[in-house]
Amino acid sequence: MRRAVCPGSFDPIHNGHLEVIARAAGLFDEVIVAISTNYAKKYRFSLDERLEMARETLASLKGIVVEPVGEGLLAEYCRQRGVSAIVKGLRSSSDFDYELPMATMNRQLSGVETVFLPAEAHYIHLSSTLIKEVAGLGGNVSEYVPRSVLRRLLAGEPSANQ
Ligand SMILES: O=C(O)c1ccc2[nH]nc(Br)c2c1
Repeated sequence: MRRAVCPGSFDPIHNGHLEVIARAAGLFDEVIVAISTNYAKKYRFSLDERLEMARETLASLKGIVVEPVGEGLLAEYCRQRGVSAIVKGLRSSSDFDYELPMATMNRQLSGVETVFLPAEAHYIHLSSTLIKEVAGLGGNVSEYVPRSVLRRLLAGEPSANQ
């Protein structure tokens, strides 16, 4: 069983994430979408909402599980869950510059490899932050997020932070 993890805060998950996750599911037997919460950060959506949105949008894909991941080391989480690779989407060279040191550290800490997948060109500009900003100003983000996410973005009210 070759297991991979796609880590992130997914606040919210968007079509760029989904595209990378779907490709990862084609490369590994199982993909864990590991949703993180850093208690020093403020999130638009609660952890439960982020888990729910990811589970709803990924329900039709085989071999994908969505679960929360604690604040500890990702390398330790990978060791405990028998994960052999971390899968990350890359949108730019700055993504690569940011990810490379962590990939090297994770391999040195627990032998876990990091697989970089170039993001689909159509989504290369996307980030959860930009989507929230545009939606908050009344912009149409319907082609960038699944319906279940759009519904929650349009509901407007920020939810409890956790
Ligand atoms: O939404 C983000 O913040 C974010 C970050 C990093 C990312 N890499 N590849 C993708 Br698609 C991507 C999206």
